[in-house]
Amino acid sequence: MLLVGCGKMGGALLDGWLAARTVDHVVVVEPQGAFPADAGAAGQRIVRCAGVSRIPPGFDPDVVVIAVKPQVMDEVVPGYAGFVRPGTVFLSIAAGKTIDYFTARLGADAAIVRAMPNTPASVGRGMTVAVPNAAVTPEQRRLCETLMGAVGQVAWVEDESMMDAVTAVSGGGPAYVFLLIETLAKAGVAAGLPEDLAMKIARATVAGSGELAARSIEPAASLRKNVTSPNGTTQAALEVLMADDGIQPLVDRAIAAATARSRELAS
Ligand SMILES: NC(=O)C1=CN([C@@H]2O[C@H](COP(=O)(O)OP(=O)(O)OC[C@H]3O[C@@H](n4cnc5c(N)ncnc54)[C@H](O)[C@@H]3O)[C@@H](O)[C@H]2O)C=CC1
Ligand SMILES: O=C(O)[C@@H]1CCC=N1
Repeated sequence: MLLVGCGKMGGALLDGWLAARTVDHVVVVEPQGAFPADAGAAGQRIVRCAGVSRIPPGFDPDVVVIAVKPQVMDEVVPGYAGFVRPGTVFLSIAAGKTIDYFTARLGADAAIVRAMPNTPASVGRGMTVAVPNAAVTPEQRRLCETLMGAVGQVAWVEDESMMDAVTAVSGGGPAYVFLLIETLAKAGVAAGLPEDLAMKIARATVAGSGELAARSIEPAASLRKNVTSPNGTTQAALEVLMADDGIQPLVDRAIAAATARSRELAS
């Protein structure tokens, strides 16, 4: 594997792959980001290079993971055209950047998978949605499935235009959930709790609810109803949150804004 960019998301994936022992030989091109502390554990060979020109000559990766910011793509991607070979698949995790964007810079023969993971991949609980181009072989698709599946769930789509909304919902989704922790804690403080207790119970509540949602076969709406006693305290809160001007129109607007931004990042 060749990993280009080892920042927050590339690093989260690499952490997950190393922990799951999905990869054993990785060349990482990373000029300045954090490098995993356990890189080079027994049987794993991790080589860090400061730039594309430092990649060991003859290195022939089966997969090139592109994990740099969309804003630096123009200067980074053309440098990897030399790695386009029948046996190599490019796996991009960049927001917005389309398959056409990559074929314009790597050539029409390049096998490209456009994927959108999220940071819970670092603890094996990621969600990745991916779309392949026509040059991707079944074996390469399986390889990408194995990589993404090692750090969480995987869904494939055929319609690339869905990736903008996917980016908005699951790519950025963890940020909204962490914001929910912050807002719950702040509201707890406003209701009279000390800050540390408010943060502790907000964090544990979101984490516990996430775990319950992950393990339960019940729809989210039933899990919600299980908490809501008729005329009880939760109902009082939900009447605010589920009002016409409650959380749904707000989240609709947030997701629409992120989806639009993903489309803008395409060019
Ligand atoms: N952070 C997240 O939750 C998610 C991010 N993504 C995507 O992942 C990509 C990376 O995002 P983050 O990890 O958040 O950003 P980041 O800034 O943490 O990581 C990018 C890394 O690329 C490195 N870099 C810069 N120029 C480079 C070059 N020429 N060659 C190799 N590496 C270079 C930087 O030093 C940095 O460590 C973006 O395209 C983003 O859209 C996708 C899903 C979720
Ligand atoms: O905010 C971003 O643009 C990236 C893509 C999804 C999560 N982080």
